[in-house]
Formats: sequence, C-alpha cells, structure tokens
Amino acid sequence: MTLTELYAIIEARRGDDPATSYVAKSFAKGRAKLAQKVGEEAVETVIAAIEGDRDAIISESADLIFHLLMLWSDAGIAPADVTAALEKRRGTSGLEEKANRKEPG
Ligand SMILES: N=c1c2ncn([C@@H]3O[C@H](COP(=O)(O)OP(=O)(O)OP(=O)(O)O)[C@@H](O)[C@H]3O)c2ncn1[C@@H]1O[C@H](COP(=O)(O)O)[C@@H](O)[C@H]1O
Repeated sequence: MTLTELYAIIEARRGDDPATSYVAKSFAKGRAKLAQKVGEEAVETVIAAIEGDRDAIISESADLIFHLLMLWSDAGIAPADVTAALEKRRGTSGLEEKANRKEPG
C-alpha cells in the first residue's frame, strides 16, 4: 500500500457513514481531534522506539502515517504537496539549511 493509495481510500471514505467507517467517524470529530490523534500516535511511536520494540515501531508508525494522511486530507493537502516540499530540499544538507537560518553574528 503506497501513501497515494491510502490517501485515495481516505478521500473516498471521508464522507461515508461514521457508523460504518473509522475514516468518516474521524472526520466527523473535526480538525482538532484529527490533530490530537496524530500527536497521540507520534507519542506511541516514540515510546515503542525507546522500548526498542521493532514490531511496535512499525505498527505505531503505520497508525501515525494513517492519521497524518487524514489530517492532510482535512487540510486540503495531497501527498504530492508534501513530496514537492521534500523535492525542493533535495541536495541541501540539513546542517547547511539550519546554519543559513541563524542570524549573522
Ligand atoms: N489504515 C487504516 C488504519 N490504521 C489504523 N486504523 C484505525 O485507527 C485506530 C487507531 O486508534 P487507536 O489505536 O488510538 O485506538 P482507538 O482508541 O480505538 O482510537 P480512537 O477511538 O481514539 O480514534 C484503530 O481503530 C484502527 O483500526 C485504521 N483504519 C483504517 N485504515 C484504512 O482505511 C480504510 C477505510 O477504513 P474505514 O473508514 O474504517 O472503512 C481501511 O480499509 C484501511 O485501509
């Protein structure tokens, strides 16, 4: 399953019946709750990493990405918008970018 495929499923499901769709139920709760779930899943991923539980890192990462894609959908952001932002950064070292952000002196 690619991110683009999962995003398409989310877009197709978001207007469905919240009684039969987790995606629709999540959207019915609104942006703040979607954002809160992203935070919760991120924390669960961090905990799994600290515990060194490889299977849990994979599972929690999948939950995190799924909930992040729902947040993007709610905000009208497609995976291509994010990959375009990443593409712009290609070849620029993160350290270089960070150094250029600093005030002179
Ligand atoms: N990939 C996923 C996916 N990953 C995780 N989840 C759900 O996300 C929830 C994770 O939340 P938690 O672990 O915090 O459990 P919870 O306490 O029950 O969650 P909340 O009630 O707090 O939201 C679980 O209910 C999982 O089943 C997902 N639900 C759906 N999908 C995809 O979306 C498709 C459409 O799903 P429906 O909209 O439910 O038909 C599915 O076929 C899948 O492809």
